Amino acid sequence: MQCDYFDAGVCRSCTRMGEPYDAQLADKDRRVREIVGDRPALAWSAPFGSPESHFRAKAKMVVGGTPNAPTLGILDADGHGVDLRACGLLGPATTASMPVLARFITDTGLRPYDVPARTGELKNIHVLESAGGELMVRFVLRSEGQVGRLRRSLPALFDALPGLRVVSVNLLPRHVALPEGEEEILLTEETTLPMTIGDVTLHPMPGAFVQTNSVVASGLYRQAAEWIDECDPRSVLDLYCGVGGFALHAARTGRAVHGVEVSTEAVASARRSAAEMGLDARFEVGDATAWAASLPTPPDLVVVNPPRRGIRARLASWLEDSGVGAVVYSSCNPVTLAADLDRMPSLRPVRARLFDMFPQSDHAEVLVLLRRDAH
Ligand SMILES: C[S@@+](CC[C@H](N)C(=O)[O-])C[C@H]1O[C@@H](n2cnc3c(N)ncnc32)[C@H](O)[C@@H]1O
Repeated sequence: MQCDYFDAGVCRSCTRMGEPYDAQLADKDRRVREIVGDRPALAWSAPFGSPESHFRAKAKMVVGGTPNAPTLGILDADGHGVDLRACGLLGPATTASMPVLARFITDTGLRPYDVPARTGELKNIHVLESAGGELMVRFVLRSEGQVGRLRRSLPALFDALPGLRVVSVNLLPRHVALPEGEEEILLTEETTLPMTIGDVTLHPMPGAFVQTNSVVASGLYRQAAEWIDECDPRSVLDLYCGVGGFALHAARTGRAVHGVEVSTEAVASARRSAAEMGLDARFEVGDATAWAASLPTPPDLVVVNPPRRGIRARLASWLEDSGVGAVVYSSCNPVTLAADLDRMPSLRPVRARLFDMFPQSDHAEVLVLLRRDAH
């Protein structure tokens, strides 16, 4: 893939830009296997590839410039906006929304936040896109002051973006380089963006985590479901379940599944999907490790899909000692994955596969099936 921003040195986020995709994928697969290391019983499947461009379901654009000439992209080293609205990674509906959103900023007179001067209101715009091209748009603002103005201008935005379904404001009052703050104000009656991924329809609300690449996430959830079916557990616990992608796939054959997740929004989203699909999947807000440790009897199989830090020592030793028969571990960081595998010697990695969620970069998603030694 070729990128003008990369060639001009304006954005270097995609560290593998310009390299043929097949070579990238083969190299990533080799590096991931090396990091995970020698595991005697482990069989690797061929990597699951991605479209090399326009694969991102979510875009987090930093807003800079002025109301008349806003930039949507990143900030340079001095804190000034760099426009990346034609980034080739963005999904097609997100790309089409960029000029409309820029125009909306101009028409409403929303002042982009100026980092060096600490003035202005609009910090970031997040866009989430479903496979059908529907959109959720979140305006990250410094304060509530402009919410009324935004609300009044919404009909024009809906006219200009027919696929628009959910709009919210997220408040980030502090002067920090974060994508979002804690308070969310919904501006639409619709609260979720339905996203069909794999064999389920997820219902993310603003703020809930969704996998970056819907094509690859579909492959990931289906692969996990296939391995879970092979193990044929009576009970499944999905830790770090988010909006429920793994849990809902595991439950679709009538199996009892329990999901645990720290985000209230994600749990509400997962419950909505389970109710809509009539599945026996229950979801609770809680800390993954504390939840597991409080269980009177261990489930037959546990799915873990933690943030980059991995599951760490406490949860790994609970899995090791609990008698859980199998673990499906989906990791976005092979280094912490390898460390966690070392902490669970009785649970032997037997299958693994790279899912290329993040083409053009060195980031990797790896799915591993671990089974308890029989003796
Ligand atoms: C990589 S995402 C995975 C989400 C989900 N499995 C999916 O496929 O979309 C990690 C999730 O872990 C959640 N999380 C972070 N720390 C947690 C904790 N201590 N206990 C439970 N969930 C946590 C995050 O809110 C996020 O939804």
